[in-house]
Amino acid sequence: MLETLIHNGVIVTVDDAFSVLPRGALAIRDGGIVNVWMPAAGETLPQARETIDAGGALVMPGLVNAHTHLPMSLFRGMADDLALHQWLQERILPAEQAHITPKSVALGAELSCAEMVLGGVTTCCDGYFLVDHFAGAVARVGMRAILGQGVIDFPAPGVPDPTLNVTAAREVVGRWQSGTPLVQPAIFCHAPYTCSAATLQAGKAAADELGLLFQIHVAETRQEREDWMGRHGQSPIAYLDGLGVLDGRTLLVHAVWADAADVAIVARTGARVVHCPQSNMKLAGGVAPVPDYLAAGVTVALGTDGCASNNDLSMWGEMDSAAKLHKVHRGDPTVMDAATVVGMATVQGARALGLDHLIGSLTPGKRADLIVLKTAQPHLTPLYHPASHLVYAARAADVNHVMVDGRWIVRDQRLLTIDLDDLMDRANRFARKIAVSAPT
Ligand SMILES: CSC[C@H]1O[C@@H](n2cnc3c(O)ncnc32)[C@H](O)[C@@H]1O
Ligand SMILES: [Zn+2]
Repeated sequence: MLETLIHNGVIVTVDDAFSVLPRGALAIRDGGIVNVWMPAAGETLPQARETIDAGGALVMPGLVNAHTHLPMSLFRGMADDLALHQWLQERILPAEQAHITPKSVALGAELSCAEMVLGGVTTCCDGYFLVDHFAGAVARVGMRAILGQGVIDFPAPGVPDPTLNVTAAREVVGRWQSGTPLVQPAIFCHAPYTCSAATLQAGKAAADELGLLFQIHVAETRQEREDWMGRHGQSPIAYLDGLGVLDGRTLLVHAVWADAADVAIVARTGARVVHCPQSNMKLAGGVAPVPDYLAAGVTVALGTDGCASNNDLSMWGEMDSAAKLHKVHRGDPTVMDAATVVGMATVQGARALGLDHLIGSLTPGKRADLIVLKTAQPHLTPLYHPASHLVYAARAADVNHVMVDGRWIVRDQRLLTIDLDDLMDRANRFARKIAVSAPT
């Protein structure tokens, strides 16, 4: 017997092509998708424990937010309108030194996950410190996640001795207990300018031995690139290539200041790129050469970055920004069409994380990570092209139901897994402590 049958939906599979099944049906058993089809007129639908008439709503794969810093929701709106260097060195790192604890990371992560799942994100890929202290909170909310333990050559929360940073990351992975296979660890070396060559190679070696994803911020600002050219005579991406840390299990976050040679390196090594357009705009980092990466065959995912540089975790805003930013930058409205951008937020995101055998499209054999959007609303009426609405008109508040691994975690816009009011109370109480010590 099927667990769930959804029918009469506009099903956007985001499979090989951008396929749409108007009045389509989707069947779920044991948490997996077993069939996606267009029932013939008068066809008798299979029995299921739960049958949902989508009533013409859009049904699509859950969104993949490929770059977050979950605990940073507690710093939302604390340090706006600054360039990256000042934002990080003068505001964010001191706030992290003062306020990041095992308890606060769990609180911030839970808040971020709640925001994301209510907005249709079913998978995220994170990088922060003390990740083992918030894996349980992520699991409680019910989403799928890869949590990269941060590695940096400075004292960091939970790792006061930087000489032990990679050792500590290995220990975090060794004692990993998220309580669910949906939440897995990774290694996140912060950036080439905060990790020595030895740290980067040791971090990548640990990730390889443990079979994990290796993540890094790179080439985020013009200053980073210019400093690197001055100090090393090569770009940050060429430098990482020289260290041998680029391959198909490496996620390059931002990769904004990349020339044609850098794009060719990324394509040759198979490293993946996470594009964070809103964070790059807000911190005035620059515009990543995403059309060039795509033309070179690089897998490009989309991410929001953390809440202190965005300042929300909406992949709808991120899709809209990604589509428009490159059009104005290139002076060409045909670049980054809507279907391409939906792909980046779903199947390409899954591919970047090495999860495309499991998620990213509504394909029989994959896990049932999906969302249902409420389309009977003025701003989504009429509906000609689903991709257009998903990128240029839909927003997080349109997400009605969310399923992860066959389990509903949001129904009728209500989060089923945790007490949201209690969570927001706890976050507000925490913020009162921050407000007295942080500059505004
Ligand atoms: C190990 S990653 C966590 C570390 O990264 C900081 N961070 C957040 N966003 C950015 C960014 O866009 N560039 C560089 N560093 C960033 C965060 O505050 C943590 O300290
Ligand atoms: Zn980041």
